Amino acid sequence: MASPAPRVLLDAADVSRTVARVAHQVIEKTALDSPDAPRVVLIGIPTRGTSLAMRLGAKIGEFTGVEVPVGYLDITLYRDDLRGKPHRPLERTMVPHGGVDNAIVILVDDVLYSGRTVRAALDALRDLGRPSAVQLAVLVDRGHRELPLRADYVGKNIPTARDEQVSVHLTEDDGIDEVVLSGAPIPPAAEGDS
Ligand SMILES: O=P(O)(O)OC[C@H]1O[C@H](OP(=O)(O)OP(=O)(O)O)[C@H](O)[C@@H]1O
Ligand SMILES: O=c1cc[nH]c(=O)[nH]1
Repeated sequence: MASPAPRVLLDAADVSRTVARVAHQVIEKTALDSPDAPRVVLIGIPTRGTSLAMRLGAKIGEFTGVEVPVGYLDITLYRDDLRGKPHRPLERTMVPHGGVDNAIVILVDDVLYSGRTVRAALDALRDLGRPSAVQLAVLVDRGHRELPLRADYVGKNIPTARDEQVSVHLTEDDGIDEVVLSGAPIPPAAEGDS
């Protein structure tokens, strides 16, 4: 079945600018550069959320001089679709030194869609400790939430149809920085269509 050509919505420069903008928003919302700044911990959701969390941490460090701890969290066993996709490989979890207790934890992911990944991340995080608050940063919010969740920081809102696919590619994981929208397959014309 034919598909419309994928469209690049963000190129490498756009991705870089977007991460920098989110870093500024995190600094402002958490008052990270103030004298009584809270402890902020970035936790990436694999796969690409981990790379984004590291980039975000680096940018925040560049802008403020504050070193923000960065970790990542395997959510695989907390997913509610495990029965449908039993072959998901386990990822690794890395909790930064000092843990998450009493910190503002910012979960970082590439795409926010149904919200089920974030729900699983919230459950996984509960097993690690008790943050003072949990926030969510995503590079792309493509809509179509199935749970009452929203992101605190959104790099770009991309309105989509449900059957489209947003693919975030990052150099660390894919060798290139870009965000691509792929269309739903075009069904073949039925006999008699003109
Ligand atoms: O809001 P949701 O409907 O849960 O969709 C968003 C999630 O889907 C993708 O992850 P995927 O499960 O494809 O794994 P990956 O990150 O390893 O590609 C994406 O990276 C988000 O984590
Ligand atoms: O379009 C989508 C939907 C879920 N996860 C993605 O990464 N892209």
